Amino acid sequence: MRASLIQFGVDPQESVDSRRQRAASLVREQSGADLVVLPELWTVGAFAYESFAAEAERAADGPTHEAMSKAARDAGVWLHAGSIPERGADGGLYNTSLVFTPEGELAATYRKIHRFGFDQGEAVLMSAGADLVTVALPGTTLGLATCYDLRFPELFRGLVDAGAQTLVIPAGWPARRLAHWTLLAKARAVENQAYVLACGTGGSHAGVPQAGHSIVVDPWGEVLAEAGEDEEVLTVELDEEKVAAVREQFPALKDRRLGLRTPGA
Ligand SMILES: O=C(O)CCC(=O)C(=O)O
Repeated sequence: MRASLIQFGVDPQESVDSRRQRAASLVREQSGADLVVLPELWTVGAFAYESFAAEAERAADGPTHEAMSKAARDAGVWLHAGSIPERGADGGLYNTSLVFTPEGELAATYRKIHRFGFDQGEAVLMSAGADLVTVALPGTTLGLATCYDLRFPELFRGLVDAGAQTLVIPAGWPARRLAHWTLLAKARAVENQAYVLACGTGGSHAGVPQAGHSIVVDPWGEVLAEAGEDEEVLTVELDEEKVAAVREQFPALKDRRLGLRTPGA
């Protein structure tokens, strides 16, 4: 299975419409891939808080849905179209990922569960998702997470328990914590014996320089590919048998001890 991660460069001077068109052309160029991945909030920039409400769209029929559905169909690829600021039917704003089939159908949406910013930014502007999401592709099952979610291992264990073999993490990760990004991506791959496809942005959002360094880690923890800081497409071959092989050869997941006693309980 061939996967292409589009580390999209978010330039504050570029309009949202132009970003959509450019992302769609980049997806079309990946027609030899089986799966294409875009990063978090690439239409606006993950730190452009003032644009979240202004550029919010519906997941099922907004302009990004339309452009990405067509791009997936034209390229004939599964497309994890990264995330958009979504205006939910309940009126709330969500950081929502969209996954399309090669026919351009919306296969899944995932609303980011852990909002970033502590008591500011996304954490106050957006509502939190509550549902784990997996997507069955021919040859692998994707488990979906977004950026700050990478810091919460229990989310990934939940995805693995739900059958995930390939963990896909679109992000807009700040450059100053690049060391955490790389370390956590490797840790999530090793502890879950799963592929990690972590796709970030290049450039700078609202004055926050982006880490880039999109990374693909295999279920044994080997880095298969890693990008630099600027816009770049990473293309890697994933061995569909490798997750099962690693889990069988080194069956650590079977040794989990659930329900441990807490002190004093
Ligand atoms: O956890 C981090 O260091 C960065 C998270 C982040 O930037 C985000 O979730 O948008």
